[in-house]
Amino acid sequence: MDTALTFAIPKGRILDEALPVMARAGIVPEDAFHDKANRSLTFGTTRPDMNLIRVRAFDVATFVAHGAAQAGIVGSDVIEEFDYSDLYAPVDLDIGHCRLSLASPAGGSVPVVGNTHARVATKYPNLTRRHFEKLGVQAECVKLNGAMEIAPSLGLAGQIVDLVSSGQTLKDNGLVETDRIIDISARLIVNRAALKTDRRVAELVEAFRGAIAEGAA
Ligand SMILES: Nc1ncnc2c1ncn2[C@@H]1O[C@H](COP(=O)(O)OP(=O)(O)OP(=O)(O)O)[C@@H](O)[C@H]1O
Ligand SMILES: O=P(O)(O)OC[C@H]1O[C@H](OP(=O)(O)OP(=O)(O)O)[C@H](O)[C@@H]1O
Repeated sequence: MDTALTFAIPKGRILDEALPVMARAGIVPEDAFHDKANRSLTFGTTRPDMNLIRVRAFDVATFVAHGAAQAGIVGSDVIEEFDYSDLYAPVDLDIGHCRLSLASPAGGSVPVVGNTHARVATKYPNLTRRHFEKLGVQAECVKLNGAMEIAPSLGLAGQIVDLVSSGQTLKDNGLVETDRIIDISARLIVNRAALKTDRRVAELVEAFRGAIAEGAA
């Protein structure tokens, strides 16, 4: 029998939306996966040849890019931030919709066009620098892993780049969206080498394509 495939999924908010899509693609976690008291990070599935690992969103891309997992689900924000050449994202799962935006304090002075430098708090330094480069501005990024929204009021940075969905978090923290950088949704990702060498990975891609078509029908 072939060695087991490892499928990586993020612990965070995409998970609830991802499980029905995965089920339509034939991946159903074992019962222990839903037991909150279970501290295991690896779970079996109803497929004897597939295990799930539940890791942080950014780490899903790292596991798959290095071939430690052959496939997974992650937001396109993470894919674009890392830009790993070994990752292929063949299926848009039409879940986890949000956007990456620039925001600054409401009522504050709008960053002046012609400025050559900006200090920005973000979890996405690469996407932030790329965005500002297009505007001819050098971005100095302060890397945070969450709660970016409090950085401007504490003087850590003048602006933030963060995920926005309803806009409520920005509003509740006195910020306004000043630019929309990218639209985001969750994707199926696969390791390119595994796709070439293991037919089960190609079959998985087709199963997810079918699951999306079925969900849209
Ligand atoms: N407000 C949102 N609405 C919709 N999708 C979102 C939203 N925030 C994040 N996402 C998507 O969910 C993914 C995981 O986000 P989530 O906030 O669960 O991770 P996190 O808990 O911040 O990350 P980590 O796992 O590193 O702690 C993001 O990469 C993005 O694609
Ligand atoms: O526009 P909204 O609907 O308010 O959503 C935006 C918020 O959602 C995400 O955070 P999350 O709730 O995942 O918490 P986190 O700070 O732990 O990432 C994101 O980082 C924003 O803070």
